[in-house]
Amino acid sequence: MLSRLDQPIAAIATAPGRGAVGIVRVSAKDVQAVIAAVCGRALRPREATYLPFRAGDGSAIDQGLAIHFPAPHSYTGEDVLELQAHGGPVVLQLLLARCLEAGAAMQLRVAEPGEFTRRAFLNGKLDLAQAEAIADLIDASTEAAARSATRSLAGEFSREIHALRDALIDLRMLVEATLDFPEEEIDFLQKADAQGQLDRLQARLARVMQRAHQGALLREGINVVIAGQPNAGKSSLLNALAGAELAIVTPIPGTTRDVVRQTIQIEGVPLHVVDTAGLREGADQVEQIGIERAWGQIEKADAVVFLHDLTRAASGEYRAADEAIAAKLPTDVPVVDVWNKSDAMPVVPAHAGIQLSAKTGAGLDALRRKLLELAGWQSAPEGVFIARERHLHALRRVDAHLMEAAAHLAREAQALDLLAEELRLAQNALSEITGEFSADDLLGVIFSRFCIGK
Ligand SMILES: Nc1nc2c(c(=O)[nH]1)N(C=O)[C@@H](CNc1ccc(C(=O)N[C@@H](CCC(=O)O)C(=O)O)cc1)CN2
Ligand SMILES: Nc1nc2c(ncn2[C@@H]2O[C@H](COP(=O)(O)OP(=O)(O)OP(=O)(O)O)[C@@H](O)[C@H]2O)c(=O)[nH]1
Ligand SMILES: [Mg+2]
Repeated sequence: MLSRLDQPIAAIATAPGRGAVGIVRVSAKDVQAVIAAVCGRALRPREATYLPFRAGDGSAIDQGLAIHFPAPHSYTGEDVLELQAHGGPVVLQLLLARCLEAGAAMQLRVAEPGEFTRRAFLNGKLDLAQAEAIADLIDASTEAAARSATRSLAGEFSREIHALRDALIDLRMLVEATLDFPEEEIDFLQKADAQGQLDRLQARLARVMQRAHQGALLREGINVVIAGQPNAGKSSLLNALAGAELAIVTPIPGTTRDVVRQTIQIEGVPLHVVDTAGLREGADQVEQIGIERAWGQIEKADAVVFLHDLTRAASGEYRAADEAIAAKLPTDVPVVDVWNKSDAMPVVPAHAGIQLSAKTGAGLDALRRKLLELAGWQSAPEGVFIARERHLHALRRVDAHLMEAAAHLAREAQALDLLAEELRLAQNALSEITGEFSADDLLGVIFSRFCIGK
């Protein structure tokens, strides 16, 4: 019995449903048995051959292109056979079943999600950050996200991580060498400019963190909740930002009860905008549930647009109700005050915050810019690379260890062994990103989130 990792695998590689072309892929130590059975002839390496795909009884399942990528020059690094057929779900299922039948003697089985890419990683075709970038490219929701995923896939992020690692290794060698000659330690480190090396390392890390942080933003987006009293124009604002009539708008206060959510993009940054029920006391039972849901959304928000109605802002009762809401807003979430219905005011009174009209669209651009600013978006001059919370977490740990290292280095009586240990931990955290140093269960979590056949 082969271990799971050594078993041959097969899957439909294209999206489920109908399509012009669909692909079945097989990856194994040796795919000759499947080629012989399904293609009925030898294939030249990496060359597309047009032929009938044969069922067990010799009849044709489809006519298509077969490509053999001999190991190790393939996507997975194993022997790979690709059958490019017509993209019908039944044809592809038949073809997959036929491959499994032809490979039964070698225990060919259906691949788990991400298993082809996991093999590519294990065979050194790409590192972990690149493998993750493939999933992020497939899942990209905006052009900017897709472009930064391609940058990571091409290895730009990994190259930065390797450059940091190399600089860290240089510094570690210096410190470890000094440890062997304790009587000369201070001089030795000074002459070799350990301090300068560490400074440059920290500066470089800061630039990488900035680019990765922007990439994580492109991947995840931010949650923006529109909140405020009934009738302020929250649903109208959602519709204006989305450019579509998504939420019901009426002059009746208490119109919105359910949470309405739409992802929009501003300069390629995905913003998940949430419209909520108007917040007020004394609502009926249904509306009250909506209001509770609104507060639930506010708690989870990355930013809150607190929408006010300019046409009612002069009333003391209205302002008191706004103050009651303001007092209940969480203190750790940024809040933007936005004044709506500027079109209905002959003279717009001054208020702190943004003034706009959801009806005419006046002032919407200022709100868009403000939201980007709150999200922390700044286009990185060197280009953003896609990154995940996992990467940011590792980079923050590297940063913390380097700060500790800097503190040790600055001390009069240097604790060189402590300095060396911090540098070692920093290097470990770095190599988790590219997967040189990572646990099997982490790999399981990462690859299981891929699509089937990837
Ligand atoms: N038809 C098809 N299109 C596809 C894929 C695929 O598997 N099949 N891919 C799958 O996701 C992506 C391309 N990824 C690939 C990566 C490496 C190799 C490959 O053959 N690598 C060899 C040779 C490299 C070379 O000649 O430079 C190697 O690494 O040794 C093929 C596809 C996107 N398009
Ligand atoms: N003049 C003017 N009217 C607006 C504007 N925005 C919304 N309105 C009107 O205000 C009323 C309430 O709008 P909605 O968008 O339903 O308000 P809401 O905050 O979602 O209200 P609830 O769902 O009840 O909490 C409607 O009659 C809208 O046409 C605006 O910019 N200018
Ligand atoms: Mg509404």
